[in-house]
Amino acid sequence: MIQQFYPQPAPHPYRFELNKDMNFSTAHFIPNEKAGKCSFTHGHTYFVNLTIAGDDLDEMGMLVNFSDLKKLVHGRYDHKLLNDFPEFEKLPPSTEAVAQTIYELVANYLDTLPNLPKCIQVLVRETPTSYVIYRPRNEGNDRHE
Ligand SMILES: Nc1nc2c(c(=O)[nH]1)N=C([C@H](O)[C@H](O)COP(=O)(O)OP(=O)(O)OP(=O)(O)O)CN2
Ligand SMILES: [Zn+2]
Repeated sequence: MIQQFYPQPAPHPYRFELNKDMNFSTAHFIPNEKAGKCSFTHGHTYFVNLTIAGDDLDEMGMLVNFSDLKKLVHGRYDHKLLNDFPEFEKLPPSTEAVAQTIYELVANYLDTLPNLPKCIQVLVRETPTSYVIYRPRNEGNDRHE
């Protein structure tokens, strides 16, 4: 276990709930003078917890493969500069924006799976004292296209 506590998602009707923890090491900056020291490029080891829920399992007996979730998020952002990604061109990579962006990445992937699991919560911890939880409003219908 790499975290001592896990904030609970809102109650949901699904039979299965899966959680995947991961870390990735990444640099970012907030391109705004008001961000103070955060406007300079600096790095974090981000901690991410994904909560996925659903009623149906795939042919391997899985809601979604833990390894595929790691490849999707860690594979994209580990040892990179977040500001270089198109998803952070208009929206600076604050912890809030990182959490929402990871939600959209994961939710779009889950939509391709025949058993249609849902991402119901994304927790992103940027520092030992700061974290954000993103929860979609209604089954992902508030996603940016
Ligand atoms: N709402 C947000 N506030 C801040 C963000 C953010 O993404 N969303 N980001 C930063 C900085 O990027 C910084 O990396 C993290 O800030 P902070 O928690 O203040 O870091 P400290 O280590 O200085 O905090 P301590 O309280 O001393 O532990 C700033 N704000
Ligand atoms: Zn930072």
